[in-house]
Amino acid sequence: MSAKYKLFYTSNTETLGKQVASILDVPIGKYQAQKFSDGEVFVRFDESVRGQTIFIIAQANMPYENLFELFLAADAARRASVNEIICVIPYLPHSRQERKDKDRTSIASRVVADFLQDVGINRLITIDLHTNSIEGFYKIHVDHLDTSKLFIPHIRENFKSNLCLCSPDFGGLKRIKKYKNELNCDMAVIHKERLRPNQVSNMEILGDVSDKNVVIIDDMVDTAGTLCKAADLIMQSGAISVSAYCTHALLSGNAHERIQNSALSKLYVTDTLPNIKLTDKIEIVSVAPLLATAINHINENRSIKDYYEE
Ligand SMILES: Nc1ncnc2c1ncn2[C@@H]1O[C@H](COP(=O)(O)O)[C@@H](O)[C@H]1O
Ligand SMILES: O=P(O)(O)OC[C@H]1O[C@H](OP(=O)(O)OP(=O)(O)O)[C@H](O)[C@@H]1O
Ligand SMILES: [Mg+2]
Ligand SMILES: [Mg+2]
Repeated sequence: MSAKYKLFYTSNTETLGKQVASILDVPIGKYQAQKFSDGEVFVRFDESVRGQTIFIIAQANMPYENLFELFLAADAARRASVNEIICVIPYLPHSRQERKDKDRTSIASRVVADFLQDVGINRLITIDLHTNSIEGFYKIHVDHLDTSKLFIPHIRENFKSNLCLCSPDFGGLKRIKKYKNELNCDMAVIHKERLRPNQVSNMEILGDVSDKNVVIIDDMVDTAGTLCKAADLIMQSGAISVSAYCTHALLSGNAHERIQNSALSKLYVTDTLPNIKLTDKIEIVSVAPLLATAINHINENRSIKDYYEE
């Protein structure tokens, strides 16, 4: 079926945007974003979107100008009489503030959801949300893709014996149960404690990782505190090796240095975020095929679930 839509990407999404367009074999829509001297952003569609369905792929990670550019792009499209705006935001920012865990805080995930809907987006495609409850902040349809379709064959190929999957905290427990069912292997989970944001104070492994090739699965690696503390603890507990698959590579602060100095053999991340600095330990598994499939299925009015069952 030929494309009944136009594809655009925001200004910091060029690499991923071009890969998705190339897989789909569709042209990239003409669009520009510029910054005025004072730092404010200006966007314009340089071709008509009247009556069209448009997909906008946006790596809307920090700084905020990336997210704000997307708000402006959606607003511009709506004011140009677009029919439908489908935003592809592979890493949804502010996903870790999805509830008031303390008095007098905001629920930032909800604010992002409200803004996106207020500027007129009609549908959202995203990947590996920190928690599924974020879907409930949206009245519009959310296609929540998960990277198991990419990671599971990769794990099968690279870890053929003594495999034990490990979640580095309870938030990832459901995720590794799914992987365990598919890969038919052992699993462990770590009880993680944080006394303050961005710092892990204590970890305890629940399960036996001795004489295992342990693979940690997580939704994101930010400061890499969780990942590296878990990896070191796993090796101290008698594992043969420890590697990891983390979808969103935020890699802030001294994450690279931590990873390099940790017991981790390999870290596989995706390109949901741009400009990931690769090292001998870090490799990318691209989400471009996953996004292209989702766009294709939506264009053909087919269920995305079909893809996971293929
Ligand atoms: N972007 C963020 N970086 C670090 N920590 C964050 C961020 N956004 C929210 N948080 C805090 O993370 C915890 C999450 O609580 P869990 O029970 O571990 O899910 C919370 O204190 C947020 O303020
Ligand atoms: O690289 P880091 O800076 O350590 O951050 C990444 C970790 O933080 C988040 O978990 P969180 O602490 O929210 O726990 P949860 O998954 O149990 O909610 C996320 O799911 C990662 O596990
Ligand atoms: Mg959390
Ligand atoms: Mg976690």
